[in-house]
Amino acid sequence: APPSLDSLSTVLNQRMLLMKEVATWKAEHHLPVEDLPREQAVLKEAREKAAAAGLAPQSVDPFMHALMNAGKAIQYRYLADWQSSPDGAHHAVDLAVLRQQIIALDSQLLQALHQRLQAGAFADEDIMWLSAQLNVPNLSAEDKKAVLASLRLIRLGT
Ligand SMILES: O=C(O)C(=O)C[C@]1(C(=O)O)C=C[C@@H](O)C=C1
Repeated sequence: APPSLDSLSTVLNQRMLLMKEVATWKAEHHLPVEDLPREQAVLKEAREKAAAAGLAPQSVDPFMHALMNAGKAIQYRYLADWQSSPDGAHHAVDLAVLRQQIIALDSQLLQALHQRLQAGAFADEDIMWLSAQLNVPNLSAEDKKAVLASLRLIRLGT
């Protein structure tokens, strides 16, 4: 796969892997998984980073929503698993630190997307290749599909 597609898959997996850490913090602090004000902030930041990277800012909205929906679903599945068998005394990473990491990964994602789109639109093989690379625990096939479908809506800026 071309380098931009490689980094796209790596960074997507890293973002989704962080959801286990986010869920650990939330379980320890009795916080709900969904945080809508935070989602607005992530989206706003993503539009700004998209514009700076040379993408059409609003065109990343469905992708960011799909990523956050996948992120919530992954967290809910961990919490459900830990109800029946607790994960042990694993110390939670501070949510503020995790959120900085998420924002940094989003920036990398948008840059890799810009690089990839400069070479042309996603082909079916690219999507199939990415689908095989995305392999984090608790990511459902449906959520993976939604993330991949939303990639095709992202456009270069003018
Ligand atoms: O920051 C959080 O609290 C997260 O759970 C991560 C995240 C995201 O994917 O960026 C996912 C769900 C929340 O509703 C908000 C943001």
